[in-house]
Order: sequence, then structure tokens, then C-alpha cells
Amino acid sequence: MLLDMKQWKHVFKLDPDRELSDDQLDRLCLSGTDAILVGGSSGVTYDNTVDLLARIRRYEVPCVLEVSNQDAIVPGYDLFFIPIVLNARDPQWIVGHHHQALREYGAILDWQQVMTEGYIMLNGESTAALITEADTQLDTKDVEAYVRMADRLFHCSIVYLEYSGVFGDMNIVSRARDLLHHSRLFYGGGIDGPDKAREAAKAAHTVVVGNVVYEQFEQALATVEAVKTI
Ligand SMILES: CC(C)=CCC/C(C)=C/CC/C(C)=C/CC/C(C)=C/CC/C(C)=C/CC/C(C)=C/CC/C(C)=C/COP(=O)(O)OP(=O)(O)O
Ligand SMILES: O=P(O)(O)OC[C@@H](O)CO
Ligand SMILES: [Mg+2]
Repeated sequence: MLLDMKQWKHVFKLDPDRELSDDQLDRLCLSGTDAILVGGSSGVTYDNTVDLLARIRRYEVPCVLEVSNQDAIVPGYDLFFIPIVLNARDPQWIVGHHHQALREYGAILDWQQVMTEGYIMLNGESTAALITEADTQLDTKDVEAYVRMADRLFHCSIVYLEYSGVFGDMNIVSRARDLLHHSRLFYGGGIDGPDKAREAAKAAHTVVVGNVVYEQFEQALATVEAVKTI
């Protein structure tokens, strides 16, 4: 299956470590979202990642694994997104884990299935920012520099502005999108319903809806139509 990630406007991020009923998963997969991204920053294991893949595979929706843990690299996903946390203070999250994973999988990888995500962590209180020891005290020029780094120097498929848990500054998001030449801009963080989804979709290429799936399910579902009707 050849997937054109460049067309995606809306993505649900599902956490293998959190509960969803079959009925909820059915509604998410048939919602019209462009893809399901499987990932989380803690509690992700091989078993729960296989399990969620098997459940999503009943549907036609593209299914992507965002690799956050080398022990939970599961074959069978359509694509693999590899985060590179540009503002991590600990280089393990920029190249270290990647180096280890490529020692194991580098020779057998289907590179057409692999896409890099240049992450810029912007909420210092999120689990992912804490784990990666990200420097989130960034001004606009700092963010712009990271955006150019991901796009122009590293040619990342995706630049990911990550506000996980809080809604971000849409001026920064749209400025970032305007700087890009090669990468697609993903925005994630604090989208709690259709209004914020619409706002974020005006600023980024693709919006990622995560926690609200587990907190206010109907609001999460409503984000799809909001984004698609812009
Ligand atoms: C045959 C076969 C198995 C093929 C596949 C092989 C393949 C694809 C190999 C990959 C090779 C490779 C280079 C892998 C990278 C390995 C790795 C572990 C890299 C590190 C990734 C990284 C920087 C993780 C840090 C944390 C992070 C950025 C997670 C991303 C997801 C995220 C931010 C989730 C939000 O999580 P949530 O739980 O919602 O947390 P909050 O509390 O913040 O909301
Ligand atoms: O969980 P939320 O805050 O929606 O963020 C989505 C995603 O960017 C998390 O990696
Ligand atoms: Mg989360």
C-alpha cells in the first residue's frame, strides 16, 4: 500500500497503554480520519503495540507506528515514524536510541516505510518533554531555527510541533508552516474538540488528536469533521 502522508489533515494518536472499547475503536477507524498513529511516551510494550495493531487492522484506515521504545518495534504497520527530539538535552533522544535500533534493524529495513519526525517539544510539563529533558524555554527565533534545521538540514518528512497536553500558540505554528520547503507540519497538543481542531488545522498541515479520545470521546470524534470541512 502506498500512502501519501502529504494529503493527511487529521490523525488520531492512540496510546497502546490506554483502554478503548471495540465500539470506540470502530467509530474512530470509520470516522474519516486520515490515519491512526499508534504511540505514547510511557508504558508502550511489544504486546500492547501488537494488540492495538491487530484491532486496527480490521479497518482500512492507514495505521502508523510512532516508535518510542526499541522493545516495541512491531512489524506489520503501514509506516514507521521515527521521532528525533531536536531540543532534547540528552542526545539519546536525538541519535542514541536510533543508533542502537539501526544496529539491529538497519540492514532489513524497508526505507520507504520509514519517515523521520523532527520533534520540537514546547510543553515542558509533558511526559515526553520530561523524559527527553527537552529545553522548552524557546523564543520564536529558537523555534524557527529548529524548524529550518528539521526541514532544510535534516530533510525530515515531518516537523512536529509538540505541545502535548496544552493548546499551543497558533501564531508560532502558522509561522513554522510558512517556513517549510520539504517537510510537512504536524501540530499536536490540547485539541479538546472541534473549535481548537479547526484553529490548529488552519495553522498546520496535519493536526494530531490524542488525549481527548480518552477523556471526551464524542468531542474527539467531532474533530474529524471540523478539520475536513475547512
Ligand atoms: C522488520 C521491522 C520490525 C521493521 C521496522 C523497523 C524499524 C521501523 C526500525 C526503526 C529504526 C529506528 C531508527 C528506531 C528509533 C528507535 C527509538 C526508540 C528512537 C527514540 C524515539 C524518541 C525520541 C522517543 C522519545 C519520546 C517521544 C518523542 C515519543 C513520541 C510520542 C509522543 C510524544 C507521545 C505523547 O505521549 P503521551 O503518552 O501522550 O504523553 P504525554 O503525557 O506527554 O501526553
Ligand atoms: O494528547 P494531545 O494533547 O492531544 O496531543 C497529541 C499529540 O501531539 C501527543 O503526542
Ligand atoms: Mg498523551
